[in-house]
Amino acid sequence: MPTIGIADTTFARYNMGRAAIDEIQKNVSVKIKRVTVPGIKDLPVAAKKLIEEEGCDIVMALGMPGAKEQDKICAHEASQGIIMAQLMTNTHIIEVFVHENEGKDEKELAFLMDRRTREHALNVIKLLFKPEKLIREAGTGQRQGFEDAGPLRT
Ligand SMILES: Cc1nc2c(=O)[nH]c(=O)nc-2n(C[C@H](O)[C@H](O)[C@H](O)CO)c1C
Repeated sequence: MPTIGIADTTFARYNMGRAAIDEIQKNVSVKIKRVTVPGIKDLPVAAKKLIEEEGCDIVMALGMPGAKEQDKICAHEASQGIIMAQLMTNTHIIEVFVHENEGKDEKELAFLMDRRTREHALNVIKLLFKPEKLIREAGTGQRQGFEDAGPLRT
């Protein structure tokens, strides 16, 4: 049975790990290993350890960059770390970041954090079990959270 790793943060203002696990368990039977770290810059090594030490086949790295300028720099650094961890382990780490200022208010932010997490959880399931479904969605302008952009009208 495959193992999905879930890494999330205490900095985030919504329990993204819980939403991811709920969505995964609604759809497939897998083993889940979860770790929670303080912030997004701690996600790369957390994900790498889930892969190398806990045997995870794929990991979701869930986090919320804050609204300040230093948070955006922090998010860029965290993303670079996550990409490096993917290359070092040859394993997908699906980064799910929701920037605090993407929602117009707290209600919309909570909605977005829940929905983006769940939609990426479904992507993780497709990557693991049904990669041909992603091929069918190629070029369709999928977005996780708000509405899909859709394909270009030509
Ligand atoms: C400036 C900053 N911004 C964020 C953020 O926007 N989102 C987040 O999850 N964490 C942030 N952190 C904390 C770092 O990611 C990290 O947890 C600490 O530097 C400890 O390693 C920091 C330090």
